[in-house]
Amino acid sequence: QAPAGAAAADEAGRLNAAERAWLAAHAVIRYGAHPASAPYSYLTPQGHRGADAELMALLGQRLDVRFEFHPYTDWDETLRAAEHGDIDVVSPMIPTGERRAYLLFTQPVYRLKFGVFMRNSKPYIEDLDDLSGERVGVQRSSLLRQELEKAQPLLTLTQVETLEQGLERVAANELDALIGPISQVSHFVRVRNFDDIDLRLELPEQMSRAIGVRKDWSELVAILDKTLPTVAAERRRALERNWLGDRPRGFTAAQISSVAVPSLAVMAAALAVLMIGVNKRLRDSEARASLLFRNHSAVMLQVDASSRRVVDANPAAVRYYGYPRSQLIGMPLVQLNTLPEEDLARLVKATADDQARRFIVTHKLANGSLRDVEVFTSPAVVGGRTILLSIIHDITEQLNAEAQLQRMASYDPLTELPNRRLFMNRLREELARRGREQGQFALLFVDLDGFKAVNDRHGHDAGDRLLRELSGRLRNCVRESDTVARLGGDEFTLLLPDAETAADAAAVALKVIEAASREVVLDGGLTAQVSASVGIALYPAHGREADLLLSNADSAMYRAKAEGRNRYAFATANAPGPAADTI
Ligand SMILES: Nc1nc2c(ncn2[C@@H]2O[C@H](COP(=O)(O)OP(=O)(O)OP(=O)(O)O)[C@@H](O)[C@H]2O)c(=O)[nH]1
Repeated sequence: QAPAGAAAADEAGRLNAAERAWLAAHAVIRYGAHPASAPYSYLTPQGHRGADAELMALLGQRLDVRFEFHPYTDWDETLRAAEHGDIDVVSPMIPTGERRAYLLFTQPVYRLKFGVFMRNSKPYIEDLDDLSGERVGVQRSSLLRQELEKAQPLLTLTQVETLEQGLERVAANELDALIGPISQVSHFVRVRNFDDIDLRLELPEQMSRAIGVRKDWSELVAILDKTLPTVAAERRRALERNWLGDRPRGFTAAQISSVAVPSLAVMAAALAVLMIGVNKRLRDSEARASLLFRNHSAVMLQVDASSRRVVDANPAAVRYYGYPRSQLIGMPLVQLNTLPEEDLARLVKATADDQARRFIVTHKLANGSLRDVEVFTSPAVVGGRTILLSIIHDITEQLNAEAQLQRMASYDPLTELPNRRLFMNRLREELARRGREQGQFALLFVDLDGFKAVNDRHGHDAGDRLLRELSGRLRNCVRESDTVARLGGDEFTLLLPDAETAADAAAVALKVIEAASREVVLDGGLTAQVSASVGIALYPAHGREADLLLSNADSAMYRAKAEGRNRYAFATANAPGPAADTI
């Protein structure tokens, strides 16, 4: 069912004749994107992926133009390409003053939130001032760091290279806190099993992300601003799809590290030694280089940059690709690399110009199987020809495992329902959408009554079984487009974007209460029975922000408990602004 605002948004999205003419004259628009910013934007061997990629595709469909992706493995490179006019558009990013010097920006597309992460044993904090004198980590290359340095002079900041490293140092008690983007830090908390580290404080600062457009294309900015609201709902679904994909299948962090790249440093060293050999053309260096090339267990190829053919392959490469050496030598690169010919030409050229040294592509083996590989490469001029020396490292398993982990980070393993993080993401997405569209929606907070007694009487496994059974029942109480999540323990939350009135929400709450109170059959024919207390918060009457809505629904649930359980209660209207009269 289309939300009520959609038709109006479509109407507003209609373009005028001049705008349609402009689009007709610009049927292909080149764009770049962040190569490593899941879930929004990331590079895979198949191209640009993530919610931003789907957003660009959706916009392309709506506008009947093709947004043609130009990959750069490095974010700074992408920005430089935009600055130099090699691309016309950059998918959503934070519109800083510096970037505004060479790009125009659309209206905000997403908002990023930031938070403070600490070990559980640390005392309660109310705001950032409570962290003065503590050791606080923040990512070196982030805009957040620059902001904090300006706005929070009392904080003693320690720079960390990556969020993951920051968490390791928090876990090792080398830092007291880490400040970073909530979505990304939470991801690493889960993936690395930092059970002891939690989000302690959400910062009021948000940074919005908007699409960047070359300076002389203000027409396109106006067109995108008209069109963005019309794709808001699809964009939200795209975000969910990308973030989540299939259900988790179970993988531990330990398994991941064992398949991670064995040693990047070893590869780089091998490459360096080889290049010394090739470049200096010293006799014994050459001999050494040749020896290394023949005997190293890493897969290595030499490729002629102008003909794009393999000129040499080491024994490891012969084994890996499965072609006889005689066939591999002289083989056009396009037979191994699955990139379209023109993309491959572009990549080879960038490599020959020493602009690309490491990239991820898909290679095809003799037996037809497709493998994701990370390629380290370096050019050398030998006898007047540019030869690319490449070390090929198969990362197929690693990528698969990472994708699985990313999915696991969003679901509760016991019930397979979305977890708190995914629920909050969906709630924030819904709120972002509501920022532009009218209408109300409901959030239900469900807590079981008498669940502890089931555990006590029948054991923890029986309790688990009951939780799984009730999860299925809760899903059956709502529509496909609604979200049912397990926050933890016996607490569940429901996001009902289509519940537009208090009566809609109450009807679902009654269904939930009825479903929860039906008997559950346990193993061995035993039965157990619980009930549910439900708190209801309505947007915007009971809050316009995710945390406020959730805590208001939570408080309402407690009132339902206090009033006798097995019932629902509405939050009391306390949202700021003129919202209360809209119920
Ligand atoms: N079987 C099982 N039990 C859990 C799980 N997570 C939390 N619990 C237990 O769930 C219980 C939740 O406690 P309460 O919310 O106080 O239980 P209750 O009996 O429903 O109490 P009221 O909410 O006051 O009605 C605790 O005993 C937890 O140990 C789980 O994954 N599986």
